[in-house]
Amino acid sequence: MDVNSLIDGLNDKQREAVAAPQQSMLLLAGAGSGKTRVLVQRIAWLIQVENISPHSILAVTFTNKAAAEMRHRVEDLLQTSVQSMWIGTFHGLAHRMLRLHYADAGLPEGFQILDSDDQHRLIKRIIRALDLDEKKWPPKQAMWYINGKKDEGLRPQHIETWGNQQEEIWKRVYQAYQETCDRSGLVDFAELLLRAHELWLKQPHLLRHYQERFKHVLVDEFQDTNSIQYAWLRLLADGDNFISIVGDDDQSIYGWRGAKVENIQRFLDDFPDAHMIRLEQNYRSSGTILKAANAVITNNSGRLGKNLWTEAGDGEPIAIYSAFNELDEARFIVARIKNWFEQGNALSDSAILYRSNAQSRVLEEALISEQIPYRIYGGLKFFERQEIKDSLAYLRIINNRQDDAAFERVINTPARGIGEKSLSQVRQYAREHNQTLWNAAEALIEARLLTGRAAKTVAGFIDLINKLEEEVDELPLYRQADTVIKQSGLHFMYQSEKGEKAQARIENLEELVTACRQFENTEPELSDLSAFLSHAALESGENQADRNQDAVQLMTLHTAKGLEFPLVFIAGVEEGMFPSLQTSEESGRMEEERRLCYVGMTRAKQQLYITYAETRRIYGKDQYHAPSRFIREIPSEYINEIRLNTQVSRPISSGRFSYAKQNESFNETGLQLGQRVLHPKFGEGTILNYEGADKNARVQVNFDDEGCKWLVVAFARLEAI
Ligand SMILES: Nc1ncnc2c1ncn2[C@@H]1O[C@H](COP(=O)(O)OP(=O)(O)OP(=O)(O)O)[C@@H](O)[C@H]1O
Ligand SMILES: [Mg+2]
Repeated sequence: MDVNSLIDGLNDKQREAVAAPQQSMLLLAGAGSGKTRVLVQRIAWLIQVENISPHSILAVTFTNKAAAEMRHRVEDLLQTSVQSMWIGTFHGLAHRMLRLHYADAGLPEGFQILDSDDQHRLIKRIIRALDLDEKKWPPKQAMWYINGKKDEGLRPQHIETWGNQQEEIWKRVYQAYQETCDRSGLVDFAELLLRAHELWLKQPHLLRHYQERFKHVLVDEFQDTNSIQYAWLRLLADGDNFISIVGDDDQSIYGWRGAKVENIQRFLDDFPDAHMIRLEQNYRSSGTILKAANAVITNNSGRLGKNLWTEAGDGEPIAIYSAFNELDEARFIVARIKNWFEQGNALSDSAILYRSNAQSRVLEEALISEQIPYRIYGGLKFFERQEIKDSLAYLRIINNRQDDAAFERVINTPARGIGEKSLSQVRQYAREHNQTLWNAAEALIEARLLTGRAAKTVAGFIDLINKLEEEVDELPLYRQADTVIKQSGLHFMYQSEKGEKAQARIENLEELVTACRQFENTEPELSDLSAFLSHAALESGENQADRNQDAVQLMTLHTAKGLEFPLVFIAGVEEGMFPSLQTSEESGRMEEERRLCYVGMTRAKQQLYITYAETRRIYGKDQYHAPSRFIREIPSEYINEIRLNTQVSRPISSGRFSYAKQNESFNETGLQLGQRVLHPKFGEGTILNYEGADKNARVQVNFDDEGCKWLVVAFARLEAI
């Protein structure tokens, strides 16, 4: 193979990074400058030119999907399989380490991953068991506390509460929760990282082994690593090996989850020999999109600073659409996508991004009503659906009786008449005897402490699980799933619910069997079932079932990190939505929101639409929002404001706070843009915009107290003042 093919087409800086001698590196560069591409080609270069075995390379990506893609790209470049290369997310890699060295890590062989939903249930139970008032000590907050401490590398015994009572209580919850997890062989997401780190601290020979094995450690999206991830990397790279990181401080968007952009600086201090390379040419976006995104991000302070440029032409201006409400917004977006598709483009080249997951529902409905296929990335998807989680819980308890979370989930699903009283008896016994729920239930029956109906129903459940295990033992994975879904009664239960939702649930259950059938176990040390259960917990919906269909991509702005699409919509760009309501200037959160906006804008290659709704129904109430400040931060020369129902399509200078032509008057209404008016109900305001003509003319007024509204002139009784 010609090695030049690994550096052909790269610019000088990129080539310098790909073809560098073996060394540690820091690639600090803006969006779309080819960081990920360089990382991929660097791996290929190391293997091809430096003769590094794929076995000696460890690469960290942000999602499982990105990991799969990276592996494929390296294989494409080298035309050979690199199966022995370790590549995955921090969580995925930590999980793998723990499976290989479970005993050294102090875990049982069949330990199970607790996803955030299960974790929440378990914590709730613990809080009750500690006799704490859930309203005062919300499980969500406890979860936040525990995960936060774990991300910092702290066990309960490391936490100094300084007599702070609140902290004392949280610490107690953490302690009790951890004991339960340890007893049941349960590992939550944060625990994966913490344990993997402790494993190396406690077992220096293992650390040495991996330092010697992994000659090169490469990390993408480094700006979003948290403390424990960084500590883990630092240990690993503390040998006779090299570490290369790529990142962009402007795209650090997980501060709220404990990510530390300061890790870039720490890296520079800890690895003073690392060679720093900056990339400044953007290959992704049109000139306009790039300039607009740069203009927005310059409003942040304390940036490491960079100057991104592109050879691409200016392209289309950024289209901004002001919708009446969220339905209008969704209809508008879908109409544009339809148009795009009819012009011969692929649906999958378009993406709709939003700040919060809940926004997807209206968009989904609009897409469905136009029969446009779509796919949702990340967040709650297939494996998080109730019926799927129920089925997985059965599989889990069959696999590992000590799994308390699974026990809780299925003991009375479908309802088998086990009352809350018997259940609390089981829980109490477990607590008092320091046992798992399963063992407690067995013990209670044996000691005849459960009587009558309670004894019968609990024993029935225990029998069912034992029988199921026997029955599925020799079956292929998909038949295991099928058998369990049917014989547990789940299938029947969901079938007897009426309506579309039940139908969808049944389809999901069927799809689970399909998923098992398609599942490829790549972890030879695990049984198919264990591997599948871990896969389900780790994936949480990253891969959708209908992967091959051409479909519009829907996802949160966070999920869009690292991706690119020719056509991008960012929806709901309103104050209170994005930046979100909880954002305040002081905490630095506003800057993080702005980085998120930067991430969103820089996903677009050719065309970017930004939409906002003047009213939005939230929890059943109409709320009025002003356009986001981020819209105002885009210089007017890059914007085209879209107005429907009129021939007028003209620039606005910067969002709601100014207007194009001062003296334009709307036909016969006598009103003018920029004019001050009085409304009998809303008070005084300024006219910002208009559309339509004569009887149908509508004006947008920014009322001093009531915010922006669209009004039909003929009915509004506006008075010029
Ligand atoms: N030298 C080049 N010539 C042509 N295209 C390039 C070059 N370098 C990168 N690209 C293309 O530019 C796009 C952006 O590259 P890439 O995704 O690697 O950027 P990135 O820096 O990782 O972006 P992000 O910060 O969003 O993760 C990709 O489509 C990539 O193939
Ligand atoms: Mg990238």
